[in-house]
Amino acid sequence: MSRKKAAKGKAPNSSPSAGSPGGKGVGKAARSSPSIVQMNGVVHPSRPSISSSNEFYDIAFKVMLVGDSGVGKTCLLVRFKDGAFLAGSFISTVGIDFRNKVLTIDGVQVKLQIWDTAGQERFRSVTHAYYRDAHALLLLYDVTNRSSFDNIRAWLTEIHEYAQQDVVLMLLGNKADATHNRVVKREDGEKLAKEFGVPFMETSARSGLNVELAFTAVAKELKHRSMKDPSEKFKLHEYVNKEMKGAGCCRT
Ligand SMILES: Nc1nc2c(ncn2[C@@H]2O[C@H](COP(=O)(O)OP(=O)(O)OP(=O)(O)O)[C@@H](O)[C@H]2O)c(=O)[nH]1
Ligand SMILES: [Mg+2]
Repeated sequence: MSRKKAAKGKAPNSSPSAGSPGGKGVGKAARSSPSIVQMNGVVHPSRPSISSSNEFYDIAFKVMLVGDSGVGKTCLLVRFKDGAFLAGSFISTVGIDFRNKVLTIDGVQVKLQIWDTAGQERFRSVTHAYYRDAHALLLLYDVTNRSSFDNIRAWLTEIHEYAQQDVVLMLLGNKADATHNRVVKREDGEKLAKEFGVPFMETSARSGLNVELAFTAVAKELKHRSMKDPSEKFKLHEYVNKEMKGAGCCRT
C-alpha cells in the first residue's frame, strides 16, 4: 500500500470536505504496510502524501472537538499537537480550524485531522456542517463549570442528529487540574457516560493529564475499524479502562 504525507491545514472558511484526510496528496514515497480497507467515510489513500512535519501516513481520519465555549477544546488540541498549554487570556475560537497529527499505532501511521470547533452558539450552524464528515468526536465539558456538564445531553442530541451513526464518540471532563474550583464530580461524568454508552475520562490541557491517551484511544479504534484482519481485537471501552487503571487514574 502506498504511504501518504499529511497536508498542512488551516482552513476556517473551507467547505466541510476541503482538506479531507482522503484528499489527493503529492506523490512522494511508497512502502508495504498492513492491508487497509475502506470503511464508512474513510478514504483509503491511493497516493502518497506528506504532513506539515514531513511525516508519512497510511490512513487518515477526521476528529472533531465539540462542547460549550470555554471548556478547553483549543487548549486540549494545542497540548496534544505542541505539548504546550495556552495560558493567559481566553481567546474564543471563531468558526472552525484544524491541525494534523500523525500517530504510530501498531506500526501503522495514522493521521488525525483534528477539527477545533467554536463552542459559541452563534457558530453552531458552521459546526453542524462538519459533523457528517467526522469519524470521531471528542465531546468536552469543564469540571469547573456545571452548565457545560448539564449541556452534554443537548450536545449528544445534536450529535445524533448531525453526525454519522457509527461515529466514534468519547466524553471528556476537562480542567481536572483545577481541584479547588471543581463542581462536577468524576463519578457524575462516569455515570453520564455509562448512560449513553460512551467511553469517558477526565483530562487536563494544563497538566497534560490523559490528553495523549484520549487521542490515541480514538486513533486505535478508528484504525481497528479500518483494518481487514479479523484476528485483531480492539475494544475502545476496555482499552480506556485498562489504560486509566494502569496509570492509577492520572496519566500524562
Ligand atoms: N485550569 C485549566 N484551564 C484550562 C484548561 N483548558 C483550558 N483552560 C482555560 O480555559 C479557557 C478556555 O480554553 P479554550 O481552549 O480557549 O476553550 P474552547 O473550548 O476552545 O472555547 P471556544 O473556542 O470558545 O469554544 C482558557 O482561559 C484556558 O486557559 C485546563 O485543562 N485546565
Ligand atoms: Mg476554542
